[in-house]
Amino acid sequence: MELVLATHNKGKVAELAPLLAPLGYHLRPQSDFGVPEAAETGLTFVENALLKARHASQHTGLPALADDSGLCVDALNGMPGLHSARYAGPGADSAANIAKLLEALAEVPVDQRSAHFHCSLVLLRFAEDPAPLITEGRWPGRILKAAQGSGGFGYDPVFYVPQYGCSAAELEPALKNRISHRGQAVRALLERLRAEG
Ligand SMILES: O=P(O)(O)OP(=O)(O)OP(=O)(O)OC[C@H]1O[C@@H](n2cnc3c(O)ncnc32)[C@H](O)[C@@H]1O
Ligand SMILES: [Mg+2]
Repeated sequence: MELVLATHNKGKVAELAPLLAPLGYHLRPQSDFGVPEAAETGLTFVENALLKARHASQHTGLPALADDSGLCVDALNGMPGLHSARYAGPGADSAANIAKLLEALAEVPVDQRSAHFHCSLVLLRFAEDPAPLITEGRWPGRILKAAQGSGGFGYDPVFYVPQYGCSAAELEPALKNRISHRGQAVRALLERLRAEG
């Protein structure tokens, strides 16, 4: 059975693949089917995840899983949040987004740099599934003053993980998956699927 990963983000695909392995699906990134990027016009993570999953599923006629996620910084009233991927402008890369974030927090002291990653996951078990499975994950930490490490993707180099004393980009991929917002959301999804039999 095939499952389309409704994302164009290779970092997400790399993290989702081992997390979803227990499902036994043949995972196919949406690029395999030439699915264009969906318009993320929702006002919440869950709305955007639904839009992306539905878009990929309609395109392929297959089950689809979407992840909408972002970094919410308390000192910035939750920004970049929903706009994390394009914080520094349309098509911005991670380096530009990180530079803008560090600039916005330049005067903010260490004890006021708390933040969390949020992930909403949506699984359409078949095309046109009217009852999608929806789960969430939340990963607290704080924003460093400068980037550290080269693993992961997105804002990982500036996301400090207190219990390990390093940035998310310095965690082994398997360890990031054990504790991250995405790992939490996928495990919740697996539990729901198990419970439903
Ligand atoms: O929409 P898709 O195609 O899935 O890919 P995207 O990168 O645009 O994904 P989102 O719209 O969900 O935006 C989420 C952004 O939040 C950031 N982000 C999410 N999860 C992250 C993680 O685990 N580590 C670092 N940054 C993350 C990263 O900048 C993402 O681009
Ligand atoms: Mg996106």
